[in-house]
Amino acid sequence: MRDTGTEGQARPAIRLSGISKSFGPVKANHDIHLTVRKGSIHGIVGENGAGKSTLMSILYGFYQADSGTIEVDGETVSIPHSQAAIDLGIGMVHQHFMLVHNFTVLENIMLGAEGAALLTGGIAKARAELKRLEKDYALEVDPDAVIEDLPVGLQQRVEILKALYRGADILILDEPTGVLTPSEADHLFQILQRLRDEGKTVILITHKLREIMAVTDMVSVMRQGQIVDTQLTAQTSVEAIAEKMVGRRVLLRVDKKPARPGPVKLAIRDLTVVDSRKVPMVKNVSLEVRAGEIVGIAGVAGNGQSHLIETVAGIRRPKSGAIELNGKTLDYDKLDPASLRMDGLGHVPEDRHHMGLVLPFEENENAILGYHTNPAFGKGPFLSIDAIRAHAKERIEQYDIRPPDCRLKTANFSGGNQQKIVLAREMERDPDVLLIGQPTRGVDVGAIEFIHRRIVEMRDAGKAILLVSVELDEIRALSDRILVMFDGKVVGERDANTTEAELGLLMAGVTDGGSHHQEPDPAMVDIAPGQPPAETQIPGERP
Ligand SMILES: Nc1ncnc2c1ncn2[C@@H]1O[C@H](COP(=O)(O)OP(=O)(O)OP(=O)(O)O)[C@@H](O)[C@H]1O
Repeated sequence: MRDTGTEGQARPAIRLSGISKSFGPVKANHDIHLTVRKGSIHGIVGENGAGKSTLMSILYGFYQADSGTIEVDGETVSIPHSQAAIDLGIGMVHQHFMLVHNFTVLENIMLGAEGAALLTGGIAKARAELKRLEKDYALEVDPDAVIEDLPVGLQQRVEILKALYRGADILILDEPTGVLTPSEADHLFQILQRLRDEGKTVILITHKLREIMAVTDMVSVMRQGQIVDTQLTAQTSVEAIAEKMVGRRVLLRVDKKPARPGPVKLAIRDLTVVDSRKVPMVKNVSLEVRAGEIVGIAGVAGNGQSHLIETVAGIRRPKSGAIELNGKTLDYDKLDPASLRMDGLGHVPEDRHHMGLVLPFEENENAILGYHTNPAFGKGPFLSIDAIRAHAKERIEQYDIRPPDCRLKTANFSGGNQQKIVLAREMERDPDVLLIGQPTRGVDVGAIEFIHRRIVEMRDAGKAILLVSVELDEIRALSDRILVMFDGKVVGERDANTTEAELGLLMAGVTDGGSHHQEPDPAMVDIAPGQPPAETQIPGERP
């Protein structure tokens, strides 16, 4: 399809013409035409597997297009590797940061550009240049701080500074807010707007359509390897974008009847969990989840939610306290995740790469991971390849996993499709209790609609569901009861009608009496009592 949205502008920052790229039979990009205006923020949205990351990887020199041309600033160029992209003024901020953890900010920024730095005056000059960039773009960060001591929001800032230090005029960000707190995300958007105002060009890939509405000037929609629409953001809407992405109307709200809770299925009593340095991460937490209800845990990442569900899932050992599953107290010294699964506990881990999947395995193998001893998949030590593949094909169809190839290595599926592989495995084993961490991270709107509907169906079928998500929209849409965790403790319980502002205050440690429960998370200090959290100020799909 021709890209008409930005025709007529002299020397755009980027012009892609007829870009195609296949991986075996999969046409990841097919005859892409895209023009990105200089000095604009250009959003790219699309279903999981639509080809967004592939296109950006071509622009950044990770992949070579099979055909087509790339123009940067009016010149036709070839980008055989990332250094060529950097030389052309293109910078990329990756989803998984590429920083050396035990190096300082300054060392990371100079890394790879040391030669140039030494030629032009050494470390002192690099430090001065870093200071200038920080000041010009409001990207303050201590140059001598060690990366591993910085919160993710600041690490991302270092990535941006690194690209600017290398002279980037065009900055590509691939799902930059997936790991950020709402206020960190808000700060990032201010930085992007500032970069744009200074004449830089920003390409932003995100699944969060309200971010698109809030910060972009133009938005392009990708579908099945093609650009199907490019528009001025001001002239479109979340609903229209969602429909173009998926090819049908998408229900952006969760439709559910009031819960009818039954007996307690999961009980956590006075649970305390410490991390590897013996620092308490979960402090004396007690909670219950009944059959037929969804209990959501809201909280800024790092306040104990992950440790809590990983402990219940048998991945971590509790320091003290008790956990009951189906009325039976579990002996966590003897249990492991596999035996807990047999006892009726399903777990969708927050980190699909490290805990949910073995990336070099084929899709059909990951689809039974942890359940491979089930008699349906073989007898004794012998697995039935036919049964395993037939099972995988069924799940691929049910969860619309693309490409529909159960022999493909899991590493070669797009991020959102990898998430669907984990969800399909854990949700369809019919657990009594399901622990779900960040169910829709990196997942497109159409798939979110499906996943949310499936979670509600499971609740209505009498399952007990404990949900952890940093997305307040998701917590509020799905939960029958909401618990807020701050500093390892449950600091409040609310029903689904609670406002986002109220949850935001609890998440920042401001408890019922208006007092701070403890020192708030530094990432959240800009939420003052009586004011909505920064996130609620983003216009978009929410009322
Ligand atoms: N190295 C590879 N080998 C084989 N197939 C690949 C490879 N990289 C990507 N693909 C396939 O190309 C298609 C496009 O993937 P891509 O990662 O570009 O999608 P995306 O739009 O970024 O998706 P998501 O929103 O889920 O991140 C997918 O079908 C994916 O499985």
